[in-house]
Amino acid sequence: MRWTVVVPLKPLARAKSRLADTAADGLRPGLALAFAQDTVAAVLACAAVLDVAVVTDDVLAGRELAALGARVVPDEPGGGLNAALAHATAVVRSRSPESPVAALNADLPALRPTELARVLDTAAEFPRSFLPDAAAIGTTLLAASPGRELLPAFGTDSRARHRASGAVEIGLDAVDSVRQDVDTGADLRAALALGVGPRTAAVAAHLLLPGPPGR
Ligand SMILES: Nc1nc2c(ncn2[C@@H]2O[C@H](COP(=O)(O)OP(=O)(O)OP(=O)(O)O)[C@@H](O)[C@H]2O)c(=O)[nH]1
Ligand SMILES: C=C(OP(=O)(O)O)C(=O)O
Repeated sequence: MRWTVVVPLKPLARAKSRLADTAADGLRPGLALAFAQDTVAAVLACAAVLDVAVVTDDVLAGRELAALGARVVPDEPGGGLNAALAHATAVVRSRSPESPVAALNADLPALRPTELARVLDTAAEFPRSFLPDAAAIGTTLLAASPGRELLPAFGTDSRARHRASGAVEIGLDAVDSVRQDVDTGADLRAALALGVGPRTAAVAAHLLLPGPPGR
């Protein structure tokens, strides 16, 4: 089974606000774009993936991610993350009703295609499933097998809400790169330690990142 992966991306000028301490206003949009480019490039390189749909209203990001090979779906609802994901899933399914669909955050710059393949192969065993983020509070991936609705509930405490919605929690070991979303400076350091893609590495080289606490 090969998946359609839906990647949501909010307008770059508003993205990654929690990284304000780490990246100045002038650098943050470029950093958010680099995260999305490295994420989408890794998804497209994954053997378990058929195609990628990026749902965004950002013109520059849409152009750059289309150049990598993603399809761009306009964020027509304009009603936030879950509305964007439900809309993109409906667009994907209107063309291919039987496609398995997985939503994946755009802030996974350390993503490795082989680890994503293991997660998606596991997701194929369940009607709906999800992968908790590295902090074990949120969600980085939510998957729906053919014929199942995605029913996205991303946002605060989404791990608990996805579990309560009946989605099966994927408990695989050694899929850190699929779980390591980057919301804070500490997350960015953790992603750099795992090894990020080339676009994120280039932008991060311009940031003054403090070392781990206690050094
Ligand atoms: N298309 C779309 N994507 C969104 C929207 N809100 C958030 N996203 C994306 O959903 C994922 C998680 O988003 P958030 O954690 O809410 O936002 P963020 O920009 O990553 O970080 P913060 O600004 O620090 O909250 C990221 O890939 C975002 O770009 C939205 O309204 N529309
Ligand atoms: C939207 C989510 O991600 P983030 O950690 O980026 O807020 C989430 O975990 O549901």
